[in-house]
Amino acid sequence: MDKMTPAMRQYYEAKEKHKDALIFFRMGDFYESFGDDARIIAKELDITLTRRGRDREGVDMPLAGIPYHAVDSYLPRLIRKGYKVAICEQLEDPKNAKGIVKRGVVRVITPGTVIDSSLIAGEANNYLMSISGNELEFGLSFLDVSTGEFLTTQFTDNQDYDRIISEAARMRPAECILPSSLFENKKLHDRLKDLGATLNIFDTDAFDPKTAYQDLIAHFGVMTLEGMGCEKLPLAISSSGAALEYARTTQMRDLAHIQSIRTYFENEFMVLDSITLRNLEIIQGLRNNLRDSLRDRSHGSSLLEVIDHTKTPMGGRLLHKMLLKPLISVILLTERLDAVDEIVKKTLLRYDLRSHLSQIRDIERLIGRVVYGNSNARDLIALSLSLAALPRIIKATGENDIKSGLLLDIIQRLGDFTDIVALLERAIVDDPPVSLRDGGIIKEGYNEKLDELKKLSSHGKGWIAEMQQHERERTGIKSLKIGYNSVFGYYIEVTKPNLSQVPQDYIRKQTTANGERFYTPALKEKEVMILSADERGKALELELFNEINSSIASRSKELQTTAQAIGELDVIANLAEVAVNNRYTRPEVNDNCNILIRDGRHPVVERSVPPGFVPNDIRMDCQEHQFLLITGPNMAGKSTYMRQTALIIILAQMGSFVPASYASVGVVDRIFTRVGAFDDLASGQSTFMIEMVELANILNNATPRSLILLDEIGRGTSTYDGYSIARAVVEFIHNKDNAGVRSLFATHYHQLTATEGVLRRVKNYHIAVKEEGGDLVFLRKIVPGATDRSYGIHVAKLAGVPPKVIQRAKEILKEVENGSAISKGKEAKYTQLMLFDPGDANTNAKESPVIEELKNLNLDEMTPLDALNTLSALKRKTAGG
Ligand SMILES: Nc1ncnc2c1ncn2[C@@H]1O[C@H](COP(=O)(O)OP(=O)(O)OP(=O)(O)O)[C@@H](O)[C@H]1O
Repeated sequence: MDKMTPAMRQYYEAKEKHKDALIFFRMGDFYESFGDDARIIAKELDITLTRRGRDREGVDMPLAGIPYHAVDSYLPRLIRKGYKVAICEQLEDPKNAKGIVKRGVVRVITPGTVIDSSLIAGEANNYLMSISGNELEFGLSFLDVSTGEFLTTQFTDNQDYDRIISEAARMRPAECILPSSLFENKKLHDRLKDLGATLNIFDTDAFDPKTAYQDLIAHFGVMTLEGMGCEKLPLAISSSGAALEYARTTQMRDLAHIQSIRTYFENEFMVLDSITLRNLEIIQGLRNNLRDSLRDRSHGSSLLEVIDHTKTPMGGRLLHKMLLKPLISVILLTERLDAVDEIVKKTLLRYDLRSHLSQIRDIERLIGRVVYGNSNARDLIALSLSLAALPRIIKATGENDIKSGLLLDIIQRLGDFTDIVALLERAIVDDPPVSLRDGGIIKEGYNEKLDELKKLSSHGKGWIAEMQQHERERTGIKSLKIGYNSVFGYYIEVTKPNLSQVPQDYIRKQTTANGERFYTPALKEKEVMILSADERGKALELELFNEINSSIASRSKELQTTAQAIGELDVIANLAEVAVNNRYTRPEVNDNCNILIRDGRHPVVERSVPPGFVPNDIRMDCQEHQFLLITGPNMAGKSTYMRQTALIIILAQMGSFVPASYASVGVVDRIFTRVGAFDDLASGQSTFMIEMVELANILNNATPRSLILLDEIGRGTSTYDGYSIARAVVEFIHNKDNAGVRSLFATHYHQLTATEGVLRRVKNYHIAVKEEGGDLVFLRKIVPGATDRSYGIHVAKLAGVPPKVIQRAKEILKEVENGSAISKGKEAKYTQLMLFDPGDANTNAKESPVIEELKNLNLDEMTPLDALNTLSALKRKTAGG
């Protein structure tokens, strides 16, 4: 006999259509799943598997259920693991001829198409990435269904797909869809997988540029995509069309809140590839495991953490994007810096703006829910409170005579929604319930009919309270109670000891463990009236709510423009606040080749170094200071110095003030980094191999406007091989394209410093230390010239390596130094540059007695002959005579 329930049969029907999804059925207050899906769900969510009925083969059917109220915590766990989840609910046509409730899939949730913000962890963007391409030409699109943001680009890539990967690393999509031809490309597939995104094949006509084009213009209601910048980019169009189609087929709706695409080009922004993002700890500190961290939205001790004090989710998301995409255009940067500068200077305005902004919730996502039709009354209250803050923001700026063109433009984009705020204040109660089904949402006075129904119901309830009192008096049963439940309606409850006092006109309804339940015809009559008023009231509330929701949805475009403007304002006010709190200064940005930083600090390290961070200067240009070789003992601060330079440049190019007393930045088109300590052992490649792959990428792709940071090259092989490679790299970068690339190279190969003087644009610097009573004191100050000692053994001692080992290492070092020239840096030639005052450095480098004597000479009192004799004597001294 077939023991399958209708729901189980519907499960098989749904599974047929959505083979790759886990199917969930809404059954009253539970979401239930059957069969193999139930097994997977029970295992992944660690919940108990039960059995109900039989499956098609007559075997007991496994069943896993989660309570409706816990869906928000359970579903994201499945989605984050990369599962697709299909939700089946009661369909519009509620019952068929046999009276069976019809259920079907109403939406499919995939990692990249989560529209319901309660299912997304945190406030960061949740992107679906779509890739289309042929040969080495690609189109990429990023769609955030929860906010309606839609971006696209098209470019030519190399054989390693570095640009695709670098875009993916920046945007961190939750899911990526590709046509099967690309999905089967092993190299691309593996590199995308490494970033932690869920990859799915989407093999449809949607990728066909013509279909995609028609689809997009129909969706946006436009004649051409010219205005969105991608009319002539067939691959951008094909990836966008596919992304939209995928979102629509999973969500099974029109997605009207996705209202335009923004086309961007790589050359608008500084390129920060995934390796550089990681090495410079821009979004995440390196303490987090990289693989996990792509899915984990916490930021550790990163640059983002230091500068993100935004007040709104829109601001937070925008700041994140701006940090990943520093600008190249000096004009745009100057505009941004002017805006930040103005808010830095206007302290009261800054304070006011930030306090008004803190009232504003996630308008972008609220609009998504409103348009999508899954908002609740609390969402509308949140929207009302947010929109009510807008006039206060406009007033504050109006009173402050704003000069910045960018700020004026942002303020102009803030819409007027006083009518929506007034409507919501009139219509929705202050603290509404989450569920729309139980009523209690609409305020008294908003709708006459609803007020009447509520009056009827409350009169009825008052009548019942009076009846209870009256019946107690009539029967003499003090404990008599009139109760209600959804199955039996209203009843008079009498406990066992009092049953003998029950009057004749009571009609028995139900027997319970403690007594009996009765009703009377009069009670029944009131019950019908109350229940009907309640039901009609709830239905009317829902209707009114939907009306209000639709009227807000019709303004979604304006609301989205406002939400974006709020994000921009928040970011500017935030950067101004950070500048003031962290003592940052306004950088100069220009198109020349110079980088001049005075008293630069590492924005992250400076917060954690007791007793204080030692600021340092840097000067780079395309003439004599293009390639800076940085030597110095282990732990001296070489890496910190190089990274702080890159971070200051990134901050300047995102339009932020910077941690320095002065900075002038000739814009950089790309920052490359090669840092040794964080190699990815899990990838199965040797440390040295990874180093060389990364190096190859740098040498092949750096342009004369790039900045390269090399932290020790060639460490993973023999000293001689390593040194040879390092030296060849210095020569190559120095001569690249006959112009060279601005580079910082930290090294313990002291003999490399001999390249200064040989290669015109190379300069030596080192980080000063001094020895005190056999101990090493780190001065953290960069000074011109090279050093020839690494003090590795001192650092080993500081680290607690056993004294016996330290002693033996010292003996061996002595032997090696006597026997080999390579570790002594004998070729080193030190040219002192006077960019910095060596006195500042407080080094222990003793001045030579010859210089001392020279300084003490009083030329005014010397005859020319005296001077000549003294010079000859000094010369003899320098020759060791
Ligand atoms: N300018 C500075 N002021 C204060 N402390 C600093 C400064 N620079 C670096 N430090 C501290 O010194 C530590 C070591 O710095 P860093 O890693 O840059 O040294 P390194 O020279 O690159 O070392 P190694 O050669 O062993 O890689 C940092 O973690 C930081 O705590």
